[in-house]
Amino acid sequence: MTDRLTLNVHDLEVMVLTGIYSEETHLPQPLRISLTVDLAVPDRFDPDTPLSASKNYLDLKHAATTALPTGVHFTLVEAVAEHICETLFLQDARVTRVEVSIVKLAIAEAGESIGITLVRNRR
Ligand SMILES: Nc1nc2c(c(=O)[nH]1)N=C([C@H](O)[C@@H](O)CO)CN2
Repeated sequence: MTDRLTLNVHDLEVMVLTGIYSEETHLPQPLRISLTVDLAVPDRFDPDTPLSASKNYLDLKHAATTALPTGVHFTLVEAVAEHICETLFLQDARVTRVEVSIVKLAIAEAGESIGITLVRNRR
């Protein structure tokens, strides 16, 4: 079986301008974003292996926060997830797969989680 390294960042709360209804087109709203990124992995991680042999998990946080454009309205949360996937694939050729889950916090009525998960493999 192929070896793989998976990096995770879960439960980032990010304000994003998104939504299909007119009241959602003017003000950013809170999304809970979680990411899983698969990476081609070296043969071995020794005690002195530098970070350059892996990927900084803070790069995932950047893709889901500061790398999202503030002036763009994303009609669907799927498009938010797509932007995050593209950022990660462009950032690092070793990224083979990205999974992004997004929960739209403002629509929960009794603590439920409503949202999407997008999985993209490098093409
Ligand atoms: N698959 C999706 N379904 C829905 C979305 C979405 O982005 N992707 N968005 C909405 C509305 O914006 C809703 O969240 C507002 O209350 C509905 N369904």
